[in-house]
Amino acid sequence: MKQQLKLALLQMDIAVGQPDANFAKLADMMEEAAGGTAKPDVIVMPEMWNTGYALTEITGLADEYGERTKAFMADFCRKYHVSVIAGSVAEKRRDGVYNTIFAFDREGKEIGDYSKIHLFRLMDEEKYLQQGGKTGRLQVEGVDAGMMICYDIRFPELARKLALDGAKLLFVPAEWPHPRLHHWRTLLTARAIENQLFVIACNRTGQSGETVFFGHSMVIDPWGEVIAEAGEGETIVYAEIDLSLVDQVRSTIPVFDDRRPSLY
Ligand SMILES: NC(=O)CCC(=O)C(=O)O
Repeated sequence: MKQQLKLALLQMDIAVGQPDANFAKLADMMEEAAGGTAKPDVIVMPEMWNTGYALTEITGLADEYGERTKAFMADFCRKYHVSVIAGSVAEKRRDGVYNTIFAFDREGKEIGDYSKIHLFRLMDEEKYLQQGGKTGRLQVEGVDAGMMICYDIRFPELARKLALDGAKLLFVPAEWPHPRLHHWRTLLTARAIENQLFVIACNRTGQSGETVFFGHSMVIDPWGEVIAEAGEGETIVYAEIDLSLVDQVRSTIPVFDDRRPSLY
């Protein structure tokens, strides 16, 4: 298992309902991240980056079984020798459209997927999207990790389940807008502190209709310290994390040994 991981979070603006434009933009940002001097081990993307919340036309726009996303990411990972937490994307299956993360290793092999299990009514997700049916576990660069998507961070029991299953990293692609910046920062920090793991959260930026997305992609360590945080504009956030901090924090305050699940 690696002890140090270099991360790049692509805080992109998303052209709503324009997958071709979004693939082109994402490809540029990925090349900038992977081809530059930072040499990230893992690249992370925001939620629904292929379509944005074009929900009324989502069936026609969504990526059929994620095939386009998968082919693009597998090629890219092989070419640049980098792992990728690819979004999520709108993914079309036989029974409807899912909000799905696909993850790939340096050889371009798919190493995990997760479809959002809590749909966000305030943005009408439940009217147009299907709920996922399993939690998101994977190993990235040999490190146990979990995946959640945006609204999922309001459900502490999901993060706790992933931590109990071994996660030391929690990836959170998002499209989280104003006026809830305080919720975003507080909930992400709480998930990191209570589960004593790294939270790596990539939010979109830009505006869609009246909705303004504030970016503020963040990397938070298991002690709750913010290692990196973007502003509101389109940018790439780079961070390096030291995984030994997980065991260090867990042995300093042994929350997992002190739990009393028989009482609650
Ligand atoms: N895309 C989302 O799930 C948004 C969640 C959100 O904004 C929230 O406040 O929760």
